[in-house]
Amino acid sequence: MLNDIQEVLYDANQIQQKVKELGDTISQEFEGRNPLVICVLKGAFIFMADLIKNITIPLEIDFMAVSSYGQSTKTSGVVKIMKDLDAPVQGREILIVEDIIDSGLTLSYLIDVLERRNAKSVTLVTLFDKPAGRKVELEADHKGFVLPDAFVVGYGLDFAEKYRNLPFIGILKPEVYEK
Ligand SMILES: O=P(O)(O)OC[C@H]1O[C@H](OP(=O)(O)OP(=O)(O)O)[C@H](O)[C@@H]1O
Ligand code: HPA
Ligand SMILES: [Mg+2]
Repeated sequence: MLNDIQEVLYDANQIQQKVKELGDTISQEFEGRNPLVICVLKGAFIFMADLIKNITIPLEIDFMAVSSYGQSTKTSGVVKIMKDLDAPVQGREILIVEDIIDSGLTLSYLIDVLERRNAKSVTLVTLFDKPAGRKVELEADHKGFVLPDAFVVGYGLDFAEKYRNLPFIGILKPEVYEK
C-alpha cells in the first residue's frame, strides 16, 4: 500500500495538531447551541471521530452517506444519497463534517438538502480543501489544510475504496489509477 504513495503531505501528528485547533475553535463557536454534527460518510469517518473528541461542549451526531466518485479519480457530477440522516434537522444548528472539498458538488448539494429541510443554520468544517478542483463556488467556514491539485488518499480518503486506513494524507501515484 505504501508503495503506491508518491508523497506524504501531512503526517499523523500534523493532522492531530490541526484537528485539535479546529476542535477548540468549534467548541467556542457552538457554546450553548447544542449542534447536530453530521458526518459525511464514508470519507469523513476518521476526521469525525477525532474531531468530536476535541470538542468540549454538548453535541449530537448523525451520519449521511453520499457518493459521487465511485471507482474514479474524477467526480461523476451526480451526488447520490446512499444513507440518509436518522432524525429531522428542522430548527437545528448543523455542523457538517467533511474530509475534503474538491469540486464542491457534494457539499453544495448537501447544504441545499439541509436548507430545504429548514435547518436553523449550516456551518461547514473540512479537514482538506483542494481549491483548484472547484466546479461550483463554495468556501468552508473552517478548514484544516489547503492541498495541491493532485489526487490524495489516506485518513479516510480512498481510491476505489482502498487506502482509507493510512494514518497520513498523501498523493497517490498516477500510475495506480492510470493503468
Ligand atoms: O467536492 P467534491 O468534488 O464533491 O468531492 C468531495 C467528496 O468526494 C469524496 O466522497 P466520495 O463521493 O468519493 O464518497 P466516499 O466519501 O464514500 O469516498 C469525499 O469524501 C467528499 O465527500
Ligand atoms: N482523494 C480522494 N477522494 C476525493 C478526492 C481526492 O483527492 N477528491 C474528492 N474526493
Ligand atoms: Mg471516495
